[in-house]
Amino acid sequence: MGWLWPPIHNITYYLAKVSDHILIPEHFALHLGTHILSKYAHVHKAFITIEQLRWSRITVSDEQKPHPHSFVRDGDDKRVVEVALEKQDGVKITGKVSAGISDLLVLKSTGSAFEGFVRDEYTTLVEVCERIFSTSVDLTYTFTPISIPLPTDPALLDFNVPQNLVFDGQGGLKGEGKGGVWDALGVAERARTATLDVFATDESASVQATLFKMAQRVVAENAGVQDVTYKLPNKHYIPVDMKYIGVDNLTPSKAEVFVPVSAPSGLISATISRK
Ligand SMILES: O=c1[nH]c(=O)c2[nH]c(=O)[nH]c2[nH]1
Repeated sequence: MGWLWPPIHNITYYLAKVSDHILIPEHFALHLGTHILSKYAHVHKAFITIEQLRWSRITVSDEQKPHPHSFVRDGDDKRVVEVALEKQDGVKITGKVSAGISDLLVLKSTGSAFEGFVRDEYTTLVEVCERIFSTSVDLTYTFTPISIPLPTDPALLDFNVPQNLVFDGQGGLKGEGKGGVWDALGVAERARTATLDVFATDESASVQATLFKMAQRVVAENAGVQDVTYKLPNKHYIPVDMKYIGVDNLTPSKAEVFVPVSAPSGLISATISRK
């Protein structure tokens, strides 16, 4: 005899219909988990993952404004949200929220080097003062945990964000609460912008050095973020050696034809935490 479990998908659809928080994945996940933990006495923990794909309004060329009902997938990167909720003494719930980006593919054609690394008898990598830098960004940031009261309404559907928040008119917050979990959209926007700004403008001494600058900026701009993890796989593009036919394609300033390399390459990863 199998275990009879309430249909989680139907609960999720219902909450998607009635929740005021559906447009903010972090808050929707907290609402859904709070409902499940308060409804089922025998359930103590809930883990929810949400992936949000890009759907941007199409700007029709003659109109120059976003179309009301037509959308385009303008990028393969996803917004990923993970929420873990735990019931505490049957009176409140602790919520741990992390969020970020996966599959954000970027490339810069110069402004990247990798020199001065430790060499030994196994080292074959050549030092370069100039190279292509490409990676698929995977970013996760973790918010300070929050405490959520159990709903008291008969349907156990109450879920309220704190009262004292001041919104900035674009889905983000200003003042107290800015950069925290209640400002999830503002944080997501700033984290993506910081990642792309630093990637584009840094004179990169190494993937590690650029990663550190990105993470420092996400921590500095978002007071409620405790730590930031980037995973940056190196996607190498190697200039083709054309010396055999008398063509210089290896001198950095002459390199124009590159091959993408599918051979194993480094996965550079680090977590940067607030002190
Ligand atoms: O910026 C880099 N960091 C590394 O750790 C590494 N390893 C490697 O082979 N190429 C690179 N590039």
